[in-house]
Amino acid sequence: MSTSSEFGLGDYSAIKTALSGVEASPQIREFLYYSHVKAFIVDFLRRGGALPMSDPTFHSSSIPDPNKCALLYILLRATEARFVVEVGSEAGIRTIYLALAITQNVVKYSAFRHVGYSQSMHGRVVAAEADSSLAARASDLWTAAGEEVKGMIQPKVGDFRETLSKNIPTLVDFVLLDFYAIHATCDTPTTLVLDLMRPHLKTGAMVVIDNVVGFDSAAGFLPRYQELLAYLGDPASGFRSTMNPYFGGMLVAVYMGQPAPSGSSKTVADTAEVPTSP
Ligand SMILES: C[S@@+](CC[C@H](N)C(=O)[O-])C[C@H]1O[C@@H](n2cnc3c(N)ncnc32)[C@H](O)[C@@H]1O
Repeated sequence: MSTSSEFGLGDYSAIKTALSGVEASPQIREFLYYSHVKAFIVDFLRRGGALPMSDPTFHSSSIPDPNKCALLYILLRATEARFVVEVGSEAGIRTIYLALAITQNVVKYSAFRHVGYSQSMHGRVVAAEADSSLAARASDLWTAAGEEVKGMIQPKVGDFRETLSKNIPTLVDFVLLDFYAIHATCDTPTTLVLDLMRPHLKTGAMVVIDNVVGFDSAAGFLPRYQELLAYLGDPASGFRSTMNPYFGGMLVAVYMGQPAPSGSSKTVADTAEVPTSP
């Protein structure tokens, strides 16, 4: 179990330990290391009041935990996932881990590249983010990480209710949800995302929800995603799920392929625009 306090100012050895589980070039490894260090320093300064929470220069409301990032990477590699949807990509650091895993998984399917298949036909990370300024910053980060990462990411800027209603992969291997903003109230009904994703989930697909609980200075730890958690926790939904005791909590659910209870999910309306996965 890791907590954000493990990553206090000055001690970043835990980042290196987490990164040791990730296959990456020395350049990307160093890039990820310094991205985490920068995020932790900014978080430290903000919590101490040296930087305003609202300063747009440092507009990152959450600090991705390197151990969670490494776990996601390993899960994607283990399941040979190639089509991933991330909702709430924010600063985009964690998206890099997803893209790395997908790129490495896609190498196994690369035999057709020379006949004109684009990399994104073989796999991609659909990265949904509502805030356009955050999405622009994440895009810059992915560019800096290099084409191996950037080429595998399909950004979707805007409310996921709109952006994920069409043009997503026919079959999705993995969904990562983290769309609760820490410093703002999230008013999006959390089950809606599953209504959109469920028709695309292949049997064995994983749905991971990060930061399942949030901390409110007045009220302490608060559960989030209540409706969605209740749904995923009900075996009749076709999912099996387990909670992981990372800081903030991380729920991992696997779609077993059973039919949903009637009325629990809608179908995607505009299927004509959904491209076919290879
Ligand atoms: C807690 S942050 C995500 C942190 C990020 N995954 C990371 O590891 O750095 C939540 C993000 O979800 C986004 N978000 C909230 N509601 C959304 C919606 N309806 N559609 C798309 N993005 C949304 C917010 O703009 C915010 O950037």
